[in-house]
Amino acid sequence: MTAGSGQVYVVTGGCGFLGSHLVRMLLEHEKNISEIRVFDLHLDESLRSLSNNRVRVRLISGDISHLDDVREALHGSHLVIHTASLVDVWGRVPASKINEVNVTGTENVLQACKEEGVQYLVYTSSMEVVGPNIHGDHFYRGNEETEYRIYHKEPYPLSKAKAEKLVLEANGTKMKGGKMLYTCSLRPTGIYGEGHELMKKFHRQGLRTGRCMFRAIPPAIEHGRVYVGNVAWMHLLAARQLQIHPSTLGGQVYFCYDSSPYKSYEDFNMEFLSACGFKMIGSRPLVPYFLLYLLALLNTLLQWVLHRFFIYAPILNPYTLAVASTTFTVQTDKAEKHFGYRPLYAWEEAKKRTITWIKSLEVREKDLKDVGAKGNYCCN
Ligand SMILES: NC(=O)C1=CN([C@@H]2O[C@H](COP(=O)(O)OP(=O)(O)OC[C@H]3O[C@@H](n4cnc5c(N)ncnc54)[C@H](O)[C@@H]3O)[C@@H](O)[C@H]2O)C=CC1
Ligand SMILES: C[C@@H](CO)CCC[C@@H](C)[C@H]1CC[C@H]2[C@@H]3[C@H](O)CC4=CC(=O)CC[C@]4(C)[C@H]3CC[C@]12C
Repeated sequence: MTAGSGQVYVVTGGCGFLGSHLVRMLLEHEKNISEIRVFDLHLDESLRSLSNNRVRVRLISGDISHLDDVREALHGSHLVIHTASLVDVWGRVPASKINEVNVTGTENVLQACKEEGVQYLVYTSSMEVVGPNIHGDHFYRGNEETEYRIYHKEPYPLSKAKAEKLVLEANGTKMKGGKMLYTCSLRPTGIYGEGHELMKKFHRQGLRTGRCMFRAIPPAIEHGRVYVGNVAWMHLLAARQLQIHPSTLGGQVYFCYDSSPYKSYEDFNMEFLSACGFKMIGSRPLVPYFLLYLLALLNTLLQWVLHRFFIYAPILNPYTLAVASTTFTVQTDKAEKHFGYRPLYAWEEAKKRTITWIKSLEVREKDLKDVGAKGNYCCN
């Protein structure tokens, strides 16, 4: 296929953790495309060099909450994978901003699809549109049909739920020229893998405490996790099959899953960190839940007191504690049944890749320290 004869895909948020894996996945495994438009507020110029003689990677700087930016990016495209989002459960950004990006941004993508005649939209939703809720209702090995007491108060899950509803309701919309808009929504559980910012934070925290991690969550609390490469693979397959079987995938939601083991959030992270010399202190939580909750409340108070001076957004707050302390795991094969999804990466491969990446962080940290030390020496 010569460049230019294939389809044009748009990946919103394509410079992010999932987005950048998705761009690479499309380049490697999607033969029907000639251009990938990477639409993002913060461009990663390194993605531009991924262009090859078959597929052009075109970086487009823009704000998803500005309709004109989105309309321009989608003009002449064939399909949109919409992953752009403000992923914040720590109070880093105001609720209004989260809503502006995650809900208004999604409205803009849908509006632009209709105006530009883009027929296919795959939306990156989240497990959070379901739960866990803050009442501690466990979601144990659930699927897309499992009844659950959904209760949202936090801006992020609220925004993802509103956006997903808009996307699903838009499925089947008639567009100019008699074309139809087809949409589907993918719900990843906690994504891990190369480039995961939160893992970097846990790693840095552990380095500061002599590679010791202190258990805070009971080991019996399972949290669903899925490798970023498999999430990207599922998006690619959903995008491909939505075009071939729109009546099957259109208007559907799919949890993203693979063979990653069911473990507590902390124990799952230790699958990687223990290979880097870290150890978990305590076979059960070192402090009682009420003390953790008081600490979480104190963090919220400090965030409020300090917010005029700087953004204090520690990992632990009442919401993240509630989520971490409530089982949420999925067991489903809906994506396999509907569009033949099977994980591209087995657990052992996903684990190996993630460990290799974490070890590369250590090399980088050491190099920075060495440069710092040399730098200090030179300045003495
Ligand atoms: N990280 C996780 O564990 C999970 C993430 N998700 C979803 O996956 C998607 C990707 O998440 P991550 O890769 O983790 O986040 P990320 O923060 O690494 O990537 C999001 C991207 O969106 C871009 N973006 C933010 N605001 C924008 C705006 N106004 N205009 C244009 N681009 C904008 C950011 O620059 C970033 O590149 C999101 O939709 C998120 O809700 C779902 C489940 C779990
Ligand atoms: C109590 C702490 C001591 O170690 C552990 C804190 C862990 C939490 C920061 C994480 C536990 C569960 C995570 C969330 C979950 O994976 C679902 C998510 C889906 C998304 O769409 C975005 C991220 C997140 C909300 C994720 C955020 C971090 C946790 C709360």
